[in-house]
Amino acid sequence: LGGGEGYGNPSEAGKTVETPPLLTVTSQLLALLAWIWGPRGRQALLQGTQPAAGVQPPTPDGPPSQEESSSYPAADSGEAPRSEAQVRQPPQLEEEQRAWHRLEQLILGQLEELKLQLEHQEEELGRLRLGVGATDSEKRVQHLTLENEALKQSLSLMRDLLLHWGPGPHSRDPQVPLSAATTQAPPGPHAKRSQGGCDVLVHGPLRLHPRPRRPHATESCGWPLWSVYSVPCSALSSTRPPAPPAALSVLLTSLSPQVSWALGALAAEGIGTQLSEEQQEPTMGCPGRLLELKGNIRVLCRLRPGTPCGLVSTEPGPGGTVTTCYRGRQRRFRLDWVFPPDASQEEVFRELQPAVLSCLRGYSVCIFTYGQTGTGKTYSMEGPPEDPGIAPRALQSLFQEMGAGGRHRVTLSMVEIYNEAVRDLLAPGTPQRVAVRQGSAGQGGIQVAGLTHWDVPHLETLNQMLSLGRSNRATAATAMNQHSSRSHALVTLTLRVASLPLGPGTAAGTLHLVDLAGSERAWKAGSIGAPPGDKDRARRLREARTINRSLLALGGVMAALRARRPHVPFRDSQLTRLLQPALGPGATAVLLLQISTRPEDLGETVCSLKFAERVGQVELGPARRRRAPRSGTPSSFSTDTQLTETPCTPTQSPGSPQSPLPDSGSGLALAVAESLPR
Ligand SMILES: Nc1ncnc2c1ncn2[C@@H]1O[C@H](COP(=O)(O)OP(=O)(O)OP(=O)(O)O)[C@@H](O)[C@H]1O
Repeated sequence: LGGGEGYGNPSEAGKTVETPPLLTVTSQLLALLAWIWGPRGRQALLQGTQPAAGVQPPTPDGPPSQEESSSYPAADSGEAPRSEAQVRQPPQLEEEQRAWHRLEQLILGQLEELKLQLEHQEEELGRLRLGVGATDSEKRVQHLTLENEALKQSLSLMRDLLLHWGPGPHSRDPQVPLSAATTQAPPGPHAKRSQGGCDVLVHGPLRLHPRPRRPHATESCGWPLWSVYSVPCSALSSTRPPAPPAALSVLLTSLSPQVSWALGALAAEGIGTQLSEEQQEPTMGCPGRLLELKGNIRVLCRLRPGTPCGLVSTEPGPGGTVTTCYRGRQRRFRLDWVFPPDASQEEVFRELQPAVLSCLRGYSVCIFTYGQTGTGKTYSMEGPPEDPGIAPRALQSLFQEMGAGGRHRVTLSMVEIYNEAVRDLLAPGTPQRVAVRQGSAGQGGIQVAGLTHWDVPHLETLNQMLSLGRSNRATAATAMNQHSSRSHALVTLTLRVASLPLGPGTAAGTLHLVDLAGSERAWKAGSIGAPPGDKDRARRLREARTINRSLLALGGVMAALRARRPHVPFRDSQLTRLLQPALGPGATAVLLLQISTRPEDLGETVCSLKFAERVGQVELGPARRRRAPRSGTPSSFSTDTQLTETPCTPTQSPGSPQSPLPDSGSGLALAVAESLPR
């Protein structure tokens, strides 16, 4: 009821303030109520008459003034209201009734006005939602749905037009329904094909059957453009069709932009004109498009197998929910996908595969596992050799997609953050501590001095490198997990098209695979049976504290991103600093939340779900493809040096501490480094 103050807009300050109708109606209703609850109102109600004697109804201009009210006789004045009403003269009564009637009409009119205003505001809200209020993904879905509908309509109209007015002896009789014509078409590959939910008719002279062409992303998106593309130019420019009647001419005119668009696309494809790189769809389906449709932050949730507990229930699948009952309060969390405890590694990866493959087109994708310690983050990310998790499957899928052509160049780096120290897990020799510095915006805001990047040409080598990195990672037995990861591990894969001359324009996709250390209650982490003061116990406590602090910083970053604050506190921890390029504008992030269903873990489960809920509300803006920087360095965890062309050769940034030479080190790191093909 702000009284049209203009909400601080100075341009509105001088305007005459109009009383909002809601305020007017409310004041009148309040006056009415005041009167009803007053002595005269009560009396009138008892008598069953409308206006009480001697009472002026509230005027349309508002409730009676203080003086007017006080001039009315009070209830305890000793007068008998009944007798007063009885002695009132009929003309006076009529006058009052008329006044009440006028007021009633006025209120009804104002209510009507209010209703209209509400409708208007709802419309406005709808417009605003389309403009700014909805989430990025909602807007894209709305936009694409509209686009799709328009295309469907134009497609079906065009198809009908062609069937009615197209040349050749097989032109369909306008009276024959489309379905009948479809069944009359000759059998075999020229008869009918169903694609993207849309049938394409084949007519001999029209040659409406699709010619072989490279698969288009829209096919797997279910976009019905396939058939539009398959209309040959000659069919539309043919001189054969008889002149369409006036109504169809109008229709054709209205469709002409879409027709020329379709012909343009067809020409670009048929004549061999190259679409610009931005226009090109992915060669392996439509992971980029799909990704945009699904939203650039997605939150999936996987339940750890274990004793089922009545306090956590789920509705698995897409848009699934997890319902918790904690401290007598029931909460329902909706996520983009919920995997039940018996979900296989393959099922989980299937949902992530489009994101992974979009890296080949230059998108920056970050997949991170989050959750309480012991809930299966490492199991999901790495998995046992007999049942590999996301990372090995992602690498396999990428290499499979890249094929044997050697068009792509893959660069790998791996770091861990242990007690806020960043260590290079793939440095030749023993893991080296590296320094994280502020970098330019082109480097994603950070620079990791001394980080080793490896050119990895084969999947086998890549897997070897990863197991080397994994074995270098800090783990320890805790009360919650026998092999608890005590650090956050970040694997970064940069993919560039190598067969083209390197330089600007070469798509540089990045895949970050982040296995976060588990959040844990400090008292749980420390209780490993060791006496207080024990070194191990103190170490576990310290690790738990730094892990929790960095996860808290991650929460702070997510909150700032969600609220679109101008300052995002990426510098609050090493974890958030390193994740800055992965959570920057245009990136795609998938959070895999791992939760436990054990009753004793319920508090942590609820905390994790709340975190996931907040992450799900973050918007990173539409996914953007990246191009390799001129220097050819990876787009994340950047160094200033050029990558060497030698496969599997480490490259280090300037200013890095001197790494031990391969032959001066010892242990597993050296063994694997030496075994790498050169
Ligand atoms: N879906 C699953 N199927 C079978 N076993 C699982 C599953 N999830 C987790 N586990 C088992 O649970 C144990 C703990 O898992 P894991 O080490 O992956 O947890 P974590 O969340 O990474 O813990 P931390 O944060 O302490 O490193 C392991 O023995 C793992 O094999």
